[in-house]
Amino acid sequence: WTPEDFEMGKKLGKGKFGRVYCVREKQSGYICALKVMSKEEIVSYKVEKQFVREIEIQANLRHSNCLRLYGWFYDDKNVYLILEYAAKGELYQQLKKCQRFDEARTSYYIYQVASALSYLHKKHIIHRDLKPENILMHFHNQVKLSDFGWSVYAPQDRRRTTMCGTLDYLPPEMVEAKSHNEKVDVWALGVLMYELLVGKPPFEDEHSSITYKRIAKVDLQIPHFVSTDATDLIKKLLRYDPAKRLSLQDLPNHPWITRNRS
Ligand SMILES: CC(C)CCNC(=O)Cn1cc(-c2ccc3c(-c4nc5ccccc5[nH]4)n[nH]c3c2)cn1
Repeated sequence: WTPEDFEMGKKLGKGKFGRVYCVREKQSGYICALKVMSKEEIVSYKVEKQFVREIEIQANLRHSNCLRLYGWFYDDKNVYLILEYAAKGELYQQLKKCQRFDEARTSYYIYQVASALSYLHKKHIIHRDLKPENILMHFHNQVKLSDFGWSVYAPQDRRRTTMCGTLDYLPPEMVEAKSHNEKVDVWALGVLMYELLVGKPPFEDEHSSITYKRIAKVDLQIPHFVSTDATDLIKKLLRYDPAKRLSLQDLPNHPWITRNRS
């Protein structure tokens, strides 16, 4: 591939590294998202290893709720990623627009994210960075997990990864720097479900030291407008003890999911 194989369309956004464009592949007419990252950015951020691992992970994923990485190429200045185009953009933007989602819609999103996470966990991949910004929307409310930048193969990443960005989604075991496993994604799913229904994450505070404390204490207040079934599921996901968190296999049978799937 070369950049000339693509007709450049609108700029879709600036990821943490690089710029993303909506493009059309000239031969097939196929619409994709082309992510352009400058080599010097990758080198200066010392993320070559992480970058290679992300490509390995994402290129081997085949699931309707995981964003596809179709291929990649580079020239003297940049590295280019040919990614699946999600027609409706970031879930985060939709959430900001309508502040919070109704329960039927949220239930369908949570069902799809859980199905993507189950698929990743079967391949011993932990996503570790689940948040509305990393979930893209396609037609018919289909969601796509994106940005496997923090994914690791199950035996957790020995190196203490300094977590950049929000702390809101970290589970107690990571906040307390204990060992962690796939159950960190189950916790994050609970945080995501709360944020989509309520409009803000459960342990949010302007001081991150307070957020840490609230997470470690599982200081959870669920507003009364959240239904009993939804409250029950949130509490089953946001359990302090990772072993006690609901298993993703059992999630599709929870009343809040089955009630809304009709
Ligand atoms: C190191 C490398 C392997 C990273 C691989 N992972 C990524 O690049 C994750 N990533 C995906 C994107 C991305 C961003 C936006 C979109 C979009 C998209 N569609 C839109 C529609 C309307 C408005 C905005 C949109 N963005 N489709 N596909 C995308 C893909 C950005 N970073």
